[in-house]
Amino acid sequence: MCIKKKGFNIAIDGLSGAGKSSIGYQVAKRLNFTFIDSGLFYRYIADRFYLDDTIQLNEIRLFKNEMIGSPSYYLQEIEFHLQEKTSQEKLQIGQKASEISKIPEIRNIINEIIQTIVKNDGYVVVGRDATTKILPNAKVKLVLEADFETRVYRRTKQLNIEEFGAIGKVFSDLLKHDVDAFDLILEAKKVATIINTSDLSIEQVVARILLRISWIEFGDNNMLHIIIFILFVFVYTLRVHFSEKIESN
Ligand SMILES: Nc1ncnc2c1ncn2[C@@H]1O[C@H](COP(=O)(O)OP(=O)(O)OP(=O)(O)O)[C@@H](O)[C@H]1O
Ligand SMILES: Nc1ccn([C@@H]2O[C@H](COP(=O)(O)O)[C@@H](O)[C@H]2O)c(=O)n1
Repeated sequence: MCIKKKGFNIAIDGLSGAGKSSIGYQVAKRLNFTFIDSGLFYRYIADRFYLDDTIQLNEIRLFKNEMIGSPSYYLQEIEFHLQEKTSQEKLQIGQKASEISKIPEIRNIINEIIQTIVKNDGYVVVGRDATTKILPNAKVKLVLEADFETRVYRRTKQLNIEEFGAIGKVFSDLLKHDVDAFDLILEAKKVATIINTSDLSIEQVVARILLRISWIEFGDNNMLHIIIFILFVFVYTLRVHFSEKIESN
């Protein structure tokens, strides 16, 4: 399926572990769209510019200009930089990312960078504010949901965590992220379609999203035909109704 057209972007929000990255990536791949995970920007900036308990805001401002200058280089750099990390490091970076995400200027910088990259159509952007702040004009807006226990299970599996203490850490981290993201997700739910993924596999969620997109596309391309068809049915029903009345009189 290839649905590239002007102004067609997809924004996906959801709490930690709801499946934004895995599902967003698959949807992008299936549609031949470019995938952008806004969480990676927070993680990268936190790991590079939040050192010794100090957030280097000036360096982050300079980084914004650098990244806007060569987006494709940095998109790759961000991915490689974070791929190298161990599970333990990923948890720590996640905590630092969560800290820096509370600073409005950093949120604005990251949103600005992503908006500069997403100038055209054909992007899937995931985050906790993708539908409201990063891509408020996205045509398809979704919020992925999943029960808390399901998300803890998914995250422990994802990080290959088995010891009880480490599972407890995942549990408390997730709870903290949920509290931090509460308002953002509440806003997102006002503008987006909610999909609960607790009892669905990744493939099932992807299929549901693709079906929804096909339906939106169908509506766009065929709206005139649909209106003409409804009018036709309406006029036909009226005719049948009145001819029956005339006959009975
Ligand atoms: N529907 C699903 N069924 C089973 N496993 C899933 C499903 N969705 C996601 N997962 C798995 O759950 C884990 C977390 O998913 P993912 O990283 O996509 O979540 P996320 O919403 O992007 O989280 P974060 O915001 O913390 O990055 C991954 O290992 C992924 O493979
Ligand atoms: N749009 C976003 C994306 C991320 N954050 C914060 O960054 C942390 C790491 O993100 P992951 O999606 O990779 O887990 C996350 O815990 C958030 O605190 C954000 O605020 N907005």
